[in-house]
Amino acid sequence: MLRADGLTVAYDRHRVLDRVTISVPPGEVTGLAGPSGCGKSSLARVLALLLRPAAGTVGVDGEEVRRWRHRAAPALRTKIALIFQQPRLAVDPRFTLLDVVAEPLRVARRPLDRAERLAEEMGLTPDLLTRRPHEVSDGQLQRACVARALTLRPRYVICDEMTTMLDASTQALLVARLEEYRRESGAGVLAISHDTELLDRWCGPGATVHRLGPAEAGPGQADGTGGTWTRT
Ligand SMILES: Nc1ncnc2c1ncn2[C@@H]1O[C@H](COP(=O)(O)OP(=O)(O)OP(=O)(O)O)[C@@H](O)[C@H]1O
Repeated sequence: MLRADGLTVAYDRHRVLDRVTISVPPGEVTGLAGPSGCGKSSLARVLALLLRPAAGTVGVDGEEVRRWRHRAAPALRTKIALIFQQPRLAVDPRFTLLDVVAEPLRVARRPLDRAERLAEEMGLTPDLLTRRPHEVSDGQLQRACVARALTLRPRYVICDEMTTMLDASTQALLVARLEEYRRESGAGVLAISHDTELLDRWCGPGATVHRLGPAEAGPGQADGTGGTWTRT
C-alpha cells in the first residue's frame, strides 16, 4: 500500500493541502479528482517522494519515508513512478526518445534492452526512437514517458493529468497500456484528473475516487470528511 496520512503541503507558508489522507492499494486503480489549483499535483509529488510535506507521513508497503527527493532511498524511490501532465517539461530536450525511455535503467545501471521492448509495446517505431522531443508530437512523447515509467517495474504508478492534452485515441492507448501493466504486475495506479468522465471510464465499479476541494474553499481537505466516494 502507498499511503499518505495527515499530509499538509505549504509553499511559503501558503497551505495548499491540509491534513490529507489517501491510500493507493496495490493491484487497483484509485482515482483523485478536483478542480485546477486544488493541490492534485502537489499531492502527486509528495506520494512520488519528490516533495517533502510540511506535516504528515508517507508509507510505502509499510515502510515510513524519512528522506525525500534525491536523498530518499533508491529502493523506495524506484517503487513509485510519476507520469507528468506535460511531457515536454519532463524530459531532457537533448535526449532521443530511446534515451528518454532508457534513462531510469541507465541511472540504475541495469541492462538497457528492456527499454526498446517497452517502447515497441507503446507503438514507438525505430524511426521515432531516434528523434528528439522537438521532432515528435506530444502524444508520441507521452508514449515514451509512459514506457519510461514502467522500465523499473514500479509497484505504484501515479498518472498526473497524463492525457489532458491528448486526443481520445492516444488517451485510450495510454490508459490501456497502464491497465495491462497493472493487471500483469499487480501494481497500484493513482489516476489523477479534473476530468471526472475520464476517471469514470478508467476506475471501474467499486473503485475509490478521492476528491480534493476547490482552491477557493481553502486548502484541499482530506478524504474521510466527505471527500471520497466509491464508484458503484
Ligand atoms: N512550487 C510552487 N511554489 C509555489 N506555489 C506553488 C508551487 N506549486 C504549486 N503551487 C501552488 O499550489 C496550488 C496547488 O497547485 P497544484 O499544481 O498542486 O494544483 P493542481 O490541482 O494540480 O492544479 P492543476 O489541475 O491546474 O494542475 C496552486 O495555487 C499553485 O499555484
